[in-house]
Amino acid sequence: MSHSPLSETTALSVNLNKVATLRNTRHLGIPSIIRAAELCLKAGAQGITVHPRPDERHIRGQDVFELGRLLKDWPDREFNIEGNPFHNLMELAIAVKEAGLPLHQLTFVPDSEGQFTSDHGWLFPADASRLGAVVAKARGTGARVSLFMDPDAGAMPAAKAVGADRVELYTEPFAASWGSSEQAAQLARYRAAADAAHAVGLGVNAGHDLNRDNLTGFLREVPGVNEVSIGHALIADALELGYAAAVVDYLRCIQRVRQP
Ligand SMILES: CC(=O)[C@@H](O)[C@H](O)COP(=O)(O)O
Ligand SMILES: NCC(=O)COP(=O)(O)O
Repeated sequence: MSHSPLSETTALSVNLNKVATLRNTRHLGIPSIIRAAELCLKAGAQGITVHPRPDERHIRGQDVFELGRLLKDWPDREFNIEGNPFHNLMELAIAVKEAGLPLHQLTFVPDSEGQFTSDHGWLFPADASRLGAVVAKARGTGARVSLFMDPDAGAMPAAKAVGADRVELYTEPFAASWGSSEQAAQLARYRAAADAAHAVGLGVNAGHDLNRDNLTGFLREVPGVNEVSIGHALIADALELGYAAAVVDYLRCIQRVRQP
């Protein structure tokens, strides 16, 4: 299936971490990450995102390779791997490329090992010198490099200077403000950050706690977002939207007992 170029529309990359969280509570392989990815791609998602954390609490190294093999059959979709380049990310990225698998984007996230979830972006100038070398190494894999960033307009030139192609604006503070008196002020911060990123030639992604309530409002107020990566809320919605069909099917299985 073809999709509009990123310059024309915001791409949706589905983050499958939470499918793996559920899968990892048994040794049965369900729900399947690959099946979830296929269903998302068939439904029109323009990409798949995973964040293989060092503790493998959800996405495991093997999932990354299996997803890469799947995405080979979907050449117009994107594979985005998130993580800390000073932990496990670069090793995985290089192995994926060496295996001849697609890898379109590496999103660098400054999480500590074992962190509950991502909760801040890179800090400039503090992180600048160590990021420069690893951004260059990552671009050597052919992948685009995106830096997870707080919505700080003043930091965008420094993100560009270390060689990033894009920034991913960390949207949890916006999401937390949604519907409150802080919403307009938060949106103004994100708009200013996106404008500053564009002004220095960076592409703009966004993610964290985006959902069906806040997504349209965000994209209306923050123009030119190339991609949103959405996991937690989308997977939760997928469960709820699917409950009725699942129950009906299980009832059918029970009723089949009475059929010859
Ligand atoms: C980088 C980012 O924004 C995160 O949303 C992250 O991918 C979520 O990770 P968890 O699914 O482990 O909370
Ligand atoms: N980069 C953000 C992401 O992939 C998903 O974040 P969330 O929707 O799980 O909060």
